[in-house]
Amino acid sequence: MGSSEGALGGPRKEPQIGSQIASLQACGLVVDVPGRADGQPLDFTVEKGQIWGVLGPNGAGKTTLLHTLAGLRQPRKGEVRLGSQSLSSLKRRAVSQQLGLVFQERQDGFPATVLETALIGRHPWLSPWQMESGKDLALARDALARLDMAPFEDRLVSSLSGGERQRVAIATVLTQAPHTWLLDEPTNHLDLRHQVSVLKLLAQQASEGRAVFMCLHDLNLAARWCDHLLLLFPDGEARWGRAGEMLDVALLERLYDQKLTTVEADGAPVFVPAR
Ligand SMILES: Nc1ncnc2c1ncn2[C@@H]1O[C@H](COP(=O)(O)OP(=O)(O)OP(=O)(O)O)[C@@H](O)[C@H]1O
Repeated sequence: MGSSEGALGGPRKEPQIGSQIASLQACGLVVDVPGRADGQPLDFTVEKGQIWGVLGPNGAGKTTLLHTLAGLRQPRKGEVRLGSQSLSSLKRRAVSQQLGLVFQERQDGFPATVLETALIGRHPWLSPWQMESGKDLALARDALARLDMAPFEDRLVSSLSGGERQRVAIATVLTQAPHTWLLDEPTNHLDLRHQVSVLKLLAQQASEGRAVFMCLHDLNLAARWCDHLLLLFPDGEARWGRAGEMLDVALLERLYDQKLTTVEADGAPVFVPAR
């Protein structure tokens, strides 16, 4: 995508893949999980084209980490960087052109339709008070169609089911077109077909040069779709690396404090909790 004319006439910055990608990095990062000792500092880079999964039991700090990477929480130690710059030195607008966040829980602050909500994704790319253009509308409608939400565009978000709301949240970030997607349980509330179609969409985003970093509770979806995994233990221990190295049964059993049985399907391991 190149630059184009904004609705108010000025040149408009558009999302670009490639030269402007700034990789998200955790540098000696200790997330501030209340009441927990520092644990192990995190040092990793989410490179373009990669799909990262964050695994760990309830309360391990997955959401806290995601919010810290998005700049919504201060780290206890270390820093988050976007390329060569510290996240804390960047303006919020610049950050939101690079990072898109799909929250686990969201409140509908004021009544908005599905289309109005998806259009919020364009805000990082518009000047203050600049109206959305026909191109912005087209991007939002295209994103809604890719999440099977086109027929709902005039519905109030508050009237949607949990899975429909989740698809609108993902369509909003698709409209935003960030370089790096941060997602907290993106398959929450989704039926099986939509789980797979959302993961396919994320895989496509990565194959186009973006990056994906998501918390998942479903170990098997992570095993199937992620090329890198970060394992967060409740005491602050962490392991990260290529998925093949992290999908070690003994390690995963220790992570979840749960015995597992492994079978193979379609060339990928499937982990079943032992009774
Ligand atoms: N504002 C807060 N005050 C006190 N404790 C908090 C606060 N926010 C988070 N915590 C605690 O920090 C820990 C990590 O929370 P977090 O939501 O990051 O976990 P999680 O790994 O995402 O869990 P889940 O799998 O249940 O979503 C939890 O024990 C949580 O209770």
